[in-house]
Amino acid sequence: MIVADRLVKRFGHHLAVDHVSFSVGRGEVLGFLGPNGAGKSTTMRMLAGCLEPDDGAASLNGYDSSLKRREAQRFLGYLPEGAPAYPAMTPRGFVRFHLRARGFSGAGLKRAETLALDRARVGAAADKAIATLSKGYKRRAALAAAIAHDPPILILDEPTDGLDPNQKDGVRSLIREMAAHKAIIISTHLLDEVDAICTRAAVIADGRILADDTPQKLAEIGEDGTIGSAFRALTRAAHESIRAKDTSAIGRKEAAA
Ligand SMILES: Nc1ncnc2c1ncn2[C@@H]1O[C@H](COP(=O)(O)OP(=O)(O)OP(=O)(O)O)[C@@H](O)[C@H]1O
Repeated sequence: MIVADRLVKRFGHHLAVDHVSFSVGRGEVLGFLGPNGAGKSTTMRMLAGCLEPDDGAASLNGYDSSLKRREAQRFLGYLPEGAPAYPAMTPRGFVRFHLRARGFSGAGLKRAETLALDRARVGAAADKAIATLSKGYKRRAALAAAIAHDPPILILDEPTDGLDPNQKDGVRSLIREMAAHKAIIISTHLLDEVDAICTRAAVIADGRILADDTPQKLAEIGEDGTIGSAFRALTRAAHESIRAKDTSAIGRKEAAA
């Protein structure tokens, strides 16, 4: 349902995403892991049709995310990094706005709105201006909007960022509940989240996928059989190889001078 096919994105001279490929099917939850600046959000933005790739292609349910953006986005719920873009709206108004934009009206809209606010545990904050809410409640408002139309594909950029431990558990349970019928990607820095909800994990560093496997298989790479040690081993090796390349390039320049 979600396909990244040799995606490339450059910002100036910086290669942020370097030929990234993977696919996610219905019933799968892919955990996207990587150090800060690894290219996770950039990859997710290309998949969601919010950023044009420089090369390669992204598609959702068979529709190219750039060339057939509107069709592709019909199947998508996307939680971008940060907070909802309309601080003067209430979470309820924000969810309603998303549902109207997707063609919902009347009793169907009301039902979907109530369910989304409930599932994202927005509670009493539903009718307060988003600008006045804490980071965690802003995140919940954005999550409610992303899931409101019950899309078959979810791309969630750090869905538990800013949430307290109880709320983190709540969002993880929600993702597990939804997982059976959807294809889901979540990015996270919380490695216990991978064990808790992901059926697969992909590690990315410096724009390149270093591993893509089940959490169990991935953990075997680590010294002590945990995802944490596997993550550290993979990303350390990637940084060392890049540093070695940089050093040899400097050496070549010095020799030529
Ligand atoms: N609009 C932009 N203009 C210039 N550089 C950008 C832009 N967006 C991202 N980058 C750069 O691309 C690289 C990848 O960024 P990205 O946000 O995808 O990383 P990330 O893995 O999501 O990081 P984090 O875990 O910190 O959120 C970084 O070096 C970042 O500075």
